Amino acid sequence: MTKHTSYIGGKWVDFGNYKPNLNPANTDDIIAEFSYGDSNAVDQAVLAAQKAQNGWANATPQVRHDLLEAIGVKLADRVEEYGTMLAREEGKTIAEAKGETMRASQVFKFFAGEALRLDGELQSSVRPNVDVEITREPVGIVGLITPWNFPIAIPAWKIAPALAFGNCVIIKPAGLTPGCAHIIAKLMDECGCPPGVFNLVFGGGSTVGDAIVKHPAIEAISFTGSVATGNNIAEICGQLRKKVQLEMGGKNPMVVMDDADLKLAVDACLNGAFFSTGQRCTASSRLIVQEGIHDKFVEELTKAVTALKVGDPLDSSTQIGPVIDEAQLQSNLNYIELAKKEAGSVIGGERLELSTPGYFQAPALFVGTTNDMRINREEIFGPCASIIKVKDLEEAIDVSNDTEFGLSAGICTASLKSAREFKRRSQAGMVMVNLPTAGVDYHVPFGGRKGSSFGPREQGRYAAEFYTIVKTAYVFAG
Ligand SMILES: NC(=O)C1=CN([C@@H]2O[C@H](COP(=O)(O)OP(=O)(O)OC[C@H]3O[C@@H](n4cnc5c(N)ncnc54)[C@H](OP(=O)(O)O)[C@@H]3O)[C@@H](O)[C@H]2O)C=CC1
Ligand SMILES: O=C(O)CCC(=O)C(=O)O
Repeated sequence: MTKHTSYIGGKWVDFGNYKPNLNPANTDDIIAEFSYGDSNAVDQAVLAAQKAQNGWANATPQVRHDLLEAIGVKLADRVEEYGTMLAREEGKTIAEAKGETMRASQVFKFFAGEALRLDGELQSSVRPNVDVEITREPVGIVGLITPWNFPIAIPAWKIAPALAFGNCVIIKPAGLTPGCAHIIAKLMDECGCPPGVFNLVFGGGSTVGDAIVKHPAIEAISFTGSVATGNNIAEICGQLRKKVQLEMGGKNPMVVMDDADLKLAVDACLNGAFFSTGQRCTASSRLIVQEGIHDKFVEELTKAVTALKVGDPLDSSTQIGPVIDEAQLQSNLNYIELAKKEAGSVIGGERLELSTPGYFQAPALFVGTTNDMRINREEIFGPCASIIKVKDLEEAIDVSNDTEFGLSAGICTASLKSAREFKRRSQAGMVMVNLPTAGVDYHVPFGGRKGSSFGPREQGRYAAEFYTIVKTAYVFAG
């Protein structure tokens, strides 16, 4: 059995206490065992990062660029191997897993460039012979806590900007998908990352995760995951006056107007709601459909949903892989039972027994729902979507915004006027016109409003907002 350990101060550190990582499509397939640390492991990582922080903050942009570029190149070169590992541990299809690995590569390469581009401002003072310089400095040691659903892309889009702007990193990946974080640690080692600049600690959320959040020497926390954990982290960081960035849930609306191209709308909803097994915070879980196109749309989407092939992610004909684990599958099935009571009409949604022991579920479509139902208020995080019928754009916008979340929102329409109105009034961080709510570019800001996100945006050049701290210097020339 392959065994993996934490990576601290440039060394592989064994804490014993091994936990297996299972393939959700075949639980007989144990991918590897991972040695779990505890709060002492976090202390060790902090000591290593403290030793490295000054050197890394003062490393030239070229040095930082070269490390991130080298990692980006290797991720792309090994997309086949790493994509296969990702599909095995997370369960998304091999095409999605290779796509995500390529995205991680692009993220590293993008932030390699950003390391060279970090700029400042020079302003005249209101006083004579004084200049004002505004510069950005590293925050210090940053703690990164990542989820299982994008196990290589999300670590990449937190690690790369952190390192690009001179911070040292301590990352704790999700217990369900530690293998991808291990890949990144291996690449850091291979590409000559100075000891202590990048530290990976395997361990539980309530032990290692909590210790990272509470450690006084860790200056900032970037978290992606559930609302409950995010809220708890926000509270602790507030008390400790720690910089915090949270990406949490979504209940993303996709509006389909009467004038939409029906095929485009069905494809966008199918992709947004069900691909990646619906396990995306940007998934379209509420399909808000205007009454004139409603029946035809339901008919066409039903055909498309029931034709989706659920199966082994490594089989290239599979469109929907397994759910991540038994707990998430049971939670989905509970929501499907609730949908039967609340909505009446449920298409699909049954547990599937395939040739391997895994967590397979038929995609589920809830028809005839209203926005006040629990299935339309709570994030399900599985291959499930509801249809809500509305009479016009005004009602569609009201229903879209009537949620505690605000991550992504989409509209399918041929009318520029409707698209413009929706884009302007949508209370979401990201708006898609004639595109799925999920599936974003790597070089532009990512994040939401209301209960979905907190703190500065991730990704693109906006990432500098979180991973740097502004200094204003006044210089008197005499
Ligand atoms: N917005 C998103 O992208 C995601 C949203 N979710 C939502 O969350 C639900 C549950 O998923 P789950 O994986 O349990 O989400 P969690 O929020 O529990 O996990 C996310 C990360 O936080 C860690 N963590 C857990 N507890 C703590 C803590 N007290 N302090 C610090 N870190 C902690 C986890 O570690 P560990 O894995 O070791 O527990 C993991 O690394 C899903 O059904 C979905 O609704 C889930 C994943 C991604
Ligand atoms: O939609 C995407 O491409 C990214 C989604 C995401 O980051 C998430 O679901 O956590």
